[in-house]
Amino acid sequence: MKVFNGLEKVYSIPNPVLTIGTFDGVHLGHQKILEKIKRRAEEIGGETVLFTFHPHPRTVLFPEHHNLKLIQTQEEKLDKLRRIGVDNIIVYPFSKEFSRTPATSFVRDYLVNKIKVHTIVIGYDHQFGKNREGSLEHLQELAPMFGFEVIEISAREVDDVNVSSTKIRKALERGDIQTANTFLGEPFQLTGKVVKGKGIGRGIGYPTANIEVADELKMIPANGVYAVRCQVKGRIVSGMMNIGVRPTLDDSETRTIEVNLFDFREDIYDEKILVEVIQFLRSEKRFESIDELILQIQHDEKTTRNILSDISMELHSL
Ligand SMILES: Cc1cc2nc3c(=O)[nH]c(=O)nc-3n(C[C@H](O)[C@H](O)[C@H](O)COP(=O)(O)O)c2cc1C
Ligand SMILES: Nc1ncnc2c1ncn2[C@@H]1O[C@H](COP(=O)(O)OP(=O)(O)O)[C@@H](O)[C@H]1O
Repeated sequence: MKVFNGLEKVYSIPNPVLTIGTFDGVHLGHQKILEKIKRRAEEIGGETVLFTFHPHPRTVLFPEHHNLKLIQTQEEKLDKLRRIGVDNIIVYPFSKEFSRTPATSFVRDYLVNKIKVHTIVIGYDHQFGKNREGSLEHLQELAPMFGFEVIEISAREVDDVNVSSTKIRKALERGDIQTANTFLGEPFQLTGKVVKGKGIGRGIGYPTANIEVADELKMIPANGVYAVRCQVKGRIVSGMMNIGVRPTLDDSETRTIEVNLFDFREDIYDEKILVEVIQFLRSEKRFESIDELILQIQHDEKTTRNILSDISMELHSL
């Protein structure tokens, strides 16, 4: 997969079959569009192209109150697109100035003159360009003039999958990992760096790698305990994750993400860790004593081991 930042280095993509969008989550609906561009590219001996924007348009247009949380960081998105097998990704730097580009100029200057697009695949209700004046109908009008094809993704096709990034975000907010994972077509992921915590974990027999997620836009699921699978130091390790404020230990409001890895005993401070969230176990609780917390964590471990041994490993992306 080739990733282009901007358009300067884009040249001679053979018969580009292109779609446009943010594609947060690269969920089943997005995957359907990607399959469609893949099929068309195969038919005409062309290559697939996803034209996407970074930073997310809403953070640029409404920097103060975008209120946006994203299912994926840019890196996670590119990884998933690579796994799915898109040929070319154009990551266009979104700016206020760019947002004022009229739809017709965008199509003529970017898609036609620069990319030499062969086919544009677009949802029946997709809008783009200044004042969102670009639409399916608009593209269909421009097509004969500029010599490209337009393929519509119908309302029925969209309704059939009945998936949206908003639905996935809402599911994650209530800890409904099952729904999120079903819509994503694979487990929700978190990536970060292992940082120092308070050093209490080791003392209670459950060391926990504290994960610092650098991207402040990344959506973190609801507080609670989850069965997870992690990739760390090139290995895949099962474990359990706690997200929350650890009310048994202190009264701070700081939210932490920590993972206890099973059958693992290594120093992994500063290592990069990827977490696949498999299942929600329970909400975070305040216990009367550390001993009660330990009993509960022992129980969580049993439950998690059972869950993970039942799950077919091929289903996952790692
Ligand atoms: C599987 C698991 C479940 C946890 N559940 C809770 C909980 O319900 N309530 C709580 O206060 N802390 C909970 N914790 C957090 C522990 O208090 C925390 O892991 C421990 O204090 C280690 O902190 P440290 O990494 O800063 O040393 C849980 C931790 C794990 C690994
Ligand atoms: N099984 C394990 N799961 C998680 N971390 C482990 C494990 N074994 C060793 N470690 C190491 O121990 C650290 C966590 O120990 P802990 O006592 O909880 O300290 P801290 O509060 O600094 O996170 C991890 O960051 C990692 O480097």
